[in-house]
Amino acid sequence: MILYEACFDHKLDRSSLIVALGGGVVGDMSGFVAATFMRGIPFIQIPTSLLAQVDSSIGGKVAVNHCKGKNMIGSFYQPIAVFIDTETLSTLPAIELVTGLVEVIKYGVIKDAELFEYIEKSLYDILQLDQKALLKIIATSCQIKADIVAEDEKEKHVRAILNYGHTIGHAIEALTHYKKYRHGEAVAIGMLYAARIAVEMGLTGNTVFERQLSLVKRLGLPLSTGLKPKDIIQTLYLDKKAMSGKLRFVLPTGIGEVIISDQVTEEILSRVLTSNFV
Ligand SMILES: O=C(O)C(=O)C[C@@H](O)[C@H](O)[C@H](O)COP(=O)(O)O
Repeated sequence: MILYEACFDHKLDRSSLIVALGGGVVGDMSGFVAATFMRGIPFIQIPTSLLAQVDSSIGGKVAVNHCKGKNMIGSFYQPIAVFIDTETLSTLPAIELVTGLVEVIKYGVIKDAELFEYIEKSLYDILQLDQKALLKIIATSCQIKADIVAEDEKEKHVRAILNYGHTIGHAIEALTHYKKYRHGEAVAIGMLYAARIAVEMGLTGNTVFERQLSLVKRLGLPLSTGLKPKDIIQTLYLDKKAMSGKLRFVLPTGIGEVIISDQVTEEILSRVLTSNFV
């Protein structure tokens, strides 16, 4: 409510402009306030974290978390502009760079095998903030997301693939009260589980899982949560992709291609969620 009070205090009206200068949370919250104050006032995104530059500042999803689920209170509300300056990454804590890179890896799995291979080969340069490497991964990520959102802004079909790793990732975040895992840490674990589910279902070979596991290990990200599989499964039914009580997962059929499946059974989930990745 503090942000709405600020809108009143600064006498904002529908000709005003909200500037979201910051990371993913700043962008999501500012966008949600812009979407709802006076039923909508203009806003722009100036993302300063890698996660925000490659993902959350693009596509118009704005939301806040609820104790029952991630991003459960929100809207689709497009910024009038997004300004990305990679110089802002020079002061980004290393862990935030690493966790933002998980979303870039996601784009590689869902759409772009060449991007995935580039990350595998250029990980050192990326983590050293080599400008050429950053520009490549950010521009490629933004283009992939913009193309998908242009085709399906309100996530009626193909946009759901952008949620790869988020089905279980969001459950992990909600079950740990958004305090224990950064978004990218939870999504990385979610991607590994999704890849393992795909292998279990015969949708792809183990290499697709192993290559993602190798990158997650090289990034030093957590590989386990200690959460009970039954608690994760129960939380999955609040996922926004679920329909008529059926879970829907984004599953890889290869590096660079995924499907959306409602055929993942609780039996497969229990088996995969009890497995470990070490
Ligand atoms: O923009 C999208 O669509 C995505 O799914 C991108 C995700 O990486 C992002 O974290 C998004 O906020 C999650 O969407 P949600 O609808 O599951 O909250």
